[in-house]
Amino acid sequence: MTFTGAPGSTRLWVVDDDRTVRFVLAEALRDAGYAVSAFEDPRQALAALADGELPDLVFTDVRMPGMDGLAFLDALKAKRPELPVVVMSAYTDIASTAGAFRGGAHEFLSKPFDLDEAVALAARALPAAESASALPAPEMGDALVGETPAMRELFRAIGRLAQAPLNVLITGETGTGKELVARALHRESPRARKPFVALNTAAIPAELLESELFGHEAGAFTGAQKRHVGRFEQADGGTLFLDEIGDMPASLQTRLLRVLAEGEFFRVGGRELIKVDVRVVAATHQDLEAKVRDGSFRADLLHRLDVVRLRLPPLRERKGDVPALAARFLAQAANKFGAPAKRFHPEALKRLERHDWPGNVRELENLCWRLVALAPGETITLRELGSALRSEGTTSAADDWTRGLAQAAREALARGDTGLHAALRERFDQVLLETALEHTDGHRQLAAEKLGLGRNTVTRKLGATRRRKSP
Ligand SMILES: Nc1ncnc2c1ncn2[C@@H]1O[C@H](COP(=O)(O)OP(=O)(O)OP(=O)(O)O)[C@@H](O)[C@H]1O
Repeated sequence: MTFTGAPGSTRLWVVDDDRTVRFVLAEALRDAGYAVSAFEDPRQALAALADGELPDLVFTDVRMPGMDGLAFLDALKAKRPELPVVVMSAYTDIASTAGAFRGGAHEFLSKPFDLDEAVALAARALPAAESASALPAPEMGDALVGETPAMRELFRAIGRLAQAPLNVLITGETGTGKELVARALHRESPRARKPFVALNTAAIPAELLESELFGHEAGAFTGAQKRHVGRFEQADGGTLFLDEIGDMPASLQTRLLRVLAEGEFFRVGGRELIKVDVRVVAATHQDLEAKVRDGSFRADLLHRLDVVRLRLPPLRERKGDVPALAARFLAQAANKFGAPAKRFHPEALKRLERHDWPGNVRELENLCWRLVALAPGETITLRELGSALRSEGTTSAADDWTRGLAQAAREALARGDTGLHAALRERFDQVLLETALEHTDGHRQLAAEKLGLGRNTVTRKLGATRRRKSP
């Protein structure tokens, strides 16, 4: 069962023993701005009610192994007679169950149902003042948007996998939503009430990573004044999300492998054996098989993390999701700025669908936020979009090369290379010179002027790179 959502927003419960229905329906309702809790067993829902949690609307299945939907409805109505309930049932069962529910249930939903229909039903069944459109701050931060077959397939996989205590490896280009998927796996799992702890392996200096993961005792190393509880311990009972796992230094890969195999470890400088129960969800945008082949990633660690693999398609392979994602981000941004909601002109929407999205969903999200801040009117025109996309293009190319440089440096450092500065600088010079020469059709003097260098410097640098290239 899961709990998300801001207190005070409209809270919906979904009770169904079918994981897929539970997940897909809960996501659609979250998407519409509701706070949703999902229960696989009606008795869990009744326990939450006894704990003082109050839903505004309940969706329930009829045939469930622990307690049947009719008995559940009776128990609900005994406590909350005014509570609206939507009963979901296989089409063939509707006639037989309808009589039994008469006087109790508000609405029926025959399975299989259309998600839009379910969301519309929720809006109808809720008291008018609480319908989704009237929500002041929709709880939509964590819900995954996606209607394309690829995303629906992914949602079904999340529903199936969430219950299994297996390690999962999420692959996908940067910005495709890997962290959001990891959060959904946690939220839908029996661990949902325990912590979700995220660690970006690439963002932490290698020498600190070990103590970040496993903690340290006071005095374990210079600067360690106090005991520090590591992410593994923080995530006990819950989920540890290891982002950019491909960047983990070799020595730590070995340690992580051991901890995953044994489920226990010592803090850095510690003597006490710490035992934890953690589900690890790892993510990467890199080709880990290639890293295994070139020796920079351990094959046995890959096997342990990669029990199940979820691939997140890049946005260019699911452009059908662009309009819904854009609408979500525009609404979120408007909400945050307290500004009126904006929408794209149909021509601008078409342009969005033509774009290739190298930065994936994150690029679309950033673009929408910028447009909400900058575009004057309520409708974003093709021209406004065009100039925002152009400036996005320059920043992302500029970001890309520095990111690529950082990555090259990281890999070289992890390999133990020395003399990095000279090697990378030479590569930098070479790329710059070749590009300038290409621009000036091979005219050295002109290329030197464009770059702000003397002609001799250009000749010398070219000579150096050519010499190095020839065997
Ligand atoms: N399907 C989706 N629905 C709604 N929002 C999404 C979706 N996918 C991604 N986002 C949003 O896009 C942004 C990037 O997503 P996220 O951080 O999960 O990507 P990532 O693949 O983990 O990126 P990186 O590899 O760079 O860490 C986040 O703000 C996230 O909320």
